[in-house]
Amino acid sequence: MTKSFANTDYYVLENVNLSIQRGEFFILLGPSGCGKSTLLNIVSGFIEKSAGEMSVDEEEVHKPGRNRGVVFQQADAALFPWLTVKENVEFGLKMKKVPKNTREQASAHYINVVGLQGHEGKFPRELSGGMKQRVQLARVLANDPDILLMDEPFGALDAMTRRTMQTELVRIWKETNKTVIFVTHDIQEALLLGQKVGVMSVGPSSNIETIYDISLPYPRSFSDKEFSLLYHKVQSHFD
Ligand SMILES: Nc1ncnc2c1ncn2[C@@H]1O[C@H](COP(=O)(O)OP(=O)(O)OP(=O)(O)O)[C@@H](O)[C@H]1O
Repeated sequence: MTKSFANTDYYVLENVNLSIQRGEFFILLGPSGCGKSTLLNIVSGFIEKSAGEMSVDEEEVHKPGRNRGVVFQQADAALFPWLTVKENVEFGLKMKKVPKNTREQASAHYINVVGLQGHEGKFPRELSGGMKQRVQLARVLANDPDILLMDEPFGALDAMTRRTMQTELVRIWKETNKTVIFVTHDIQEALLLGQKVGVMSVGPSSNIETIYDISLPYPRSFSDKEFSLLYHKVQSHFD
């Protein structure tokens, strides 16, 4: 698959060849500007590729679909400020005309999954950055997509909250068996989370340079010797 934007004369992505299995936790890792978000947006259906093929469950993707849920970096832009936590989480279900009691069961469940019980009636302005990110995640999970597409979702959080959210995400992924495609430029985050880490080459004409299989058991630790060996191996791509 190849992508160039209409107003540019170069390829952002050129001959990306990638296959992600159902249930996999796949990381797209690369330096700023290499095209990670562009690739994720093509998978989500927000932007159209220029050439090649991109399919989900053997169906060519041309637009967003309910089998893909997107978690953005900035929760503030994704949440409705005039809706409470509960109403934000139920929003997609309401659009689908899911009956009220089913909606309420789903929101109660996913608010619990992301650890926000007791905060259902609060508005986004009354929440911390980490809590807002949890609401966004609960809302996406409530829609029950097969695939979670996450674009640096913890990039704007402080280090401690980020660490907690990473641990929670691994737990949720294991519990729900969803496929996760997670964009980051942070090697540590990639190695803490991913079963596979696809390293993207520096753009333009970026593609997937190498895919690492990370067989370390969860929860992973920075201090593990194998972790640090892998870290240096991956880092060498960007030296
Ligand atoms: N709508 C657009 N029109 C023209 N060029 C674009 C457009 N969107 C992205 N680009 C270009 O595509 C390249 C890749 O951008 P992209 O946002 O995908 O990178 P990224 O790896 O996600 O970066 P970051 O980590 O900084 O978010 C950049 O050179 C960017 O300028």
